[in-house]
Amino acid sequence: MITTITLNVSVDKAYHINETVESGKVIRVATCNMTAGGKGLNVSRVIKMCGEDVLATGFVGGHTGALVEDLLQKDEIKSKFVHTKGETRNCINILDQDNVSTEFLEPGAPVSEEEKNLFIKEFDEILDKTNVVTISGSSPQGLDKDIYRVLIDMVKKKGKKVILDTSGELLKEGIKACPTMIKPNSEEMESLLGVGINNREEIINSAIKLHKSGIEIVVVSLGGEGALLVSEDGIYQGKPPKIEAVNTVGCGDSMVAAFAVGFERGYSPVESLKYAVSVSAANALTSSTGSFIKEDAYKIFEDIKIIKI
Ligand SMILES: Nc1ncnc2c1ncn2[C@@H]1O[C@H](COP(=O)(O)OP(=O)(O)O)[C@@H](O)[C@H]1O
Ligand SMILES: O=P(O)(O)OC[C@H]1O[C@](O)(COP(=O)(O)O)[C@@H](O)[C@@H]1O
Repeated sequence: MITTITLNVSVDKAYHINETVESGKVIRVATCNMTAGGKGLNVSRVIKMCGEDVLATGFVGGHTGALVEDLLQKDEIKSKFVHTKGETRNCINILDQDNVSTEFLEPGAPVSEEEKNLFIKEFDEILDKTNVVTISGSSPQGLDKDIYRVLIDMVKKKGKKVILDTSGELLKEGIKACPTMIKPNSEEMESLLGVGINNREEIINSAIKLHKSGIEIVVVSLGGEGALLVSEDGIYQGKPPKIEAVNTVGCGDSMVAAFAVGFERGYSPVESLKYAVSVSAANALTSSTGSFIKEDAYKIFEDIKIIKI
C-alpha cells in the first residue's frame, strides 16, 4: 500500500471564467469544479487512478474537513485523518478564457501539539502496512519546520521508501533525513541550494549535487520539457511530445503519484520516469486538478523520448 501525507488539506475550487482576471472587476464564474486538495490529496487521487491501493493521511477539521472526507469517499480513496479543532482551508484556482491559471492558497488552520502527537502515533502504526510514503506540500500553522524530517526518519527506520515534494524551509529541513526521492522544479532547487539556475547544465549540476548529498533519486520537473532524473543508474531526461495543455495545476502532484506507483510496482528509476512523464502530461490535458484519462497517458507514453545525458 502507498500512504500519502497531506498536513495542509484543502477544498480546491477551480473557477472557469470566460474573461481575463482584472483587479477591481466583478467576475461571474461560468463553472466550478470542487476537489479534495492540498498537494498530497491530488497525489492520492492520481495513485488511485493508476490502480494502486492508497491511504490518505493528515489533518482535517470542521465542515470543510468533513467535505474533504466525503469527496475522498466518492473517489473510493481510503483515509485516516486526525481531526483538528481548526477548520480546513479552501484553495481557489481561476482558469481564464486562455487557460491561464491564477491561484489563491489559504493558510491552514493551526494544529495543536496534542493533535500533532496523535498524528505521529497513528502514522507509526500505519507504516507497518505501507511500502511507500509520499509527503507533499505546505504545513499548517503550529507545526515546526522540521516536521517532515521527523516523519522521514520514522519511514526510513522501518525500511520503507519516501518521496518528499515540498519547498522552502520544509524542504531544506526535510532533506537532512535523506528521503528516497525529491521532486523540485528549478525554482525550488534554486532556493534550496541558494544559487541561480539559468540553463540546463546548471540544472543537471544542481541535481547531481543533491544526489551526492545522499538522496537516492533526484527528479527535477521541467514543465513541458518533461523531467530530469539523477540516480545511481545515471542521468536521464524524459521528454513528452508537444501537447495542448488545458490545466497544468497538479502536474507536479501527478508526477509524484506515478513515481510512488513505480516504487510500489518495482519499476526501475528510468521506467518510473517514463511512466511519470506520461501520467503528469496527461494531467495537463484535463481541466480537473490531479486527474487524467488513461488513454491520453497511453498515447503520450508511446511518444516519450528518454534521453541519456
Ligand atoms: N505543458 C506541458 N506539457 C507536457 N507535460 C507537462 C506540461 N506541464 C507539465 N507537464 C508534466 O508535468 C510534470 C510536472 O510539471 P511541472 O510544471 O514541471 O511541476 P510543478 O507543478 O511541480 O512545478 C512535468 O515534469 C511534465 O512531465
Ligand atoms: O499543499 P500546498 O503546498 O499548500 O499547495 C496547495 C495547492 O497546490 C496545488 O496542489 C497545486 O499545486 P501544483 O500545481 O504545484 O501541483 C493545489 O491543488 C493545492 O490545493
